[in-house]
Order: sequence, then structure tokens, then C-alpha cells
Amino acid sequence: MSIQTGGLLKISTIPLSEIRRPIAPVLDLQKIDAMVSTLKGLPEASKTCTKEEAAAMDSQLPPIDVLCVRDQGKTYYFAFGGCHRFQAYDRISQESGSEVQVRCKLIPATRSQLSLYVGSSLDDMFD
Ligand SMILES: Nc1ncnc2c1ncn2[C@@H]1O[C@H](COP(=O)(O)OP(=O)(O)OP(=O)(O)O)[C@@H](O)[C@H]1O
Repeated sequence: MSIQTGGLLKISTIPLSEIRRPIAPVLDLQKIDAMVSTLKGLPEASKTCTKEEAAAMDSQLPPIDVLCVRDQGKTYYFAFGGCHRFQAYDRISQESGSEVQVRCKLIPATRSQLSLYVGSSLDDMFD
């Protein structure tokens, strides 16, 4: 999604618990450790990116592309990428015991655009 959206969309923060992630990820645990370090502002962040990149992040991870779909008066958020960043946010949330805000690039989408990602599971996406 990043290729199409480039710098066009606004960056927002959405509570982690409000973002639906329909596809199970395949994970590199070392990358998640380094991302958690970035969020905590620790130097180990540079394990999966350069020291300069980590410094530029300033305890932030790049925003995750999130589809934003309106259905029957409610807004639903869906993510299909950002697997490692979500795992890092999950861990920070578990460690702190509180809700975490996720930096997102919100992409307005329709139900039929969402169906391109989830196929016949579309109706299960809204509950
Ligand atoms: N330790 C880190 N600290 C800060 N940023 C990082 C770190 N590791 C990777 N990044 C940056 O995070 C972004 C996403 O990285 P990557 O694609 O590897 O993970 P991801 O969250 O699983 O995303 P996707 O599923 O979309 O590939 C990249 O811009 C990358 O440069």
C-alpha cells in the first residue's frame, strides 16, 4: 500500500485494540526485539536498521498503512502489513498493561475494496 499512498495521507494515531489484523503473520523475533527497543528509545534499535535511521525515528516506528472502512455508521480499521511493528506495539502494551496508540497512515476504503483482501470472509469483518 505504501507505494500507492506515498506521502499523500495524514498520519494519525489509533488505539491498538481498534485495529483488526485478519491475516496471521510470519515473524522474525529479532526484528520485533529491535522495534520494541526503538519504541523504548533504547540503542538496540539499530539491529534491524542503521544507527542513523534509528536516531531519526526518535522512539517512533514508521506509520503503518491502515484501511479505514465505514459501515452502518461505524468506522472499522484493518491492517494487512506492519506485522512486526504490531508485534512490537503488542509487547509494549502487554508490558505496560495499558492501551497503546499506533502511528498509522489511514487509507479510506470501501467494503468492496476490503473484499479484495479478505474475499468471502467480508461479512465476518464487521461485528
Ligand atoms: N528497529 C527498528 N526501529 C525503527 N524502525 C525500524 C526498525 N526496524 C525496521 N524499521 C522500519 O520499520 C519499517 C517496517 O519494517 P518491516 O517492513 O521490516 O516490518 P513490518 O512492520 O513487518 O512491515 P511490513 O509487514 O509492512 O513489511 C521500515 O520502514 C523499517 O525501516
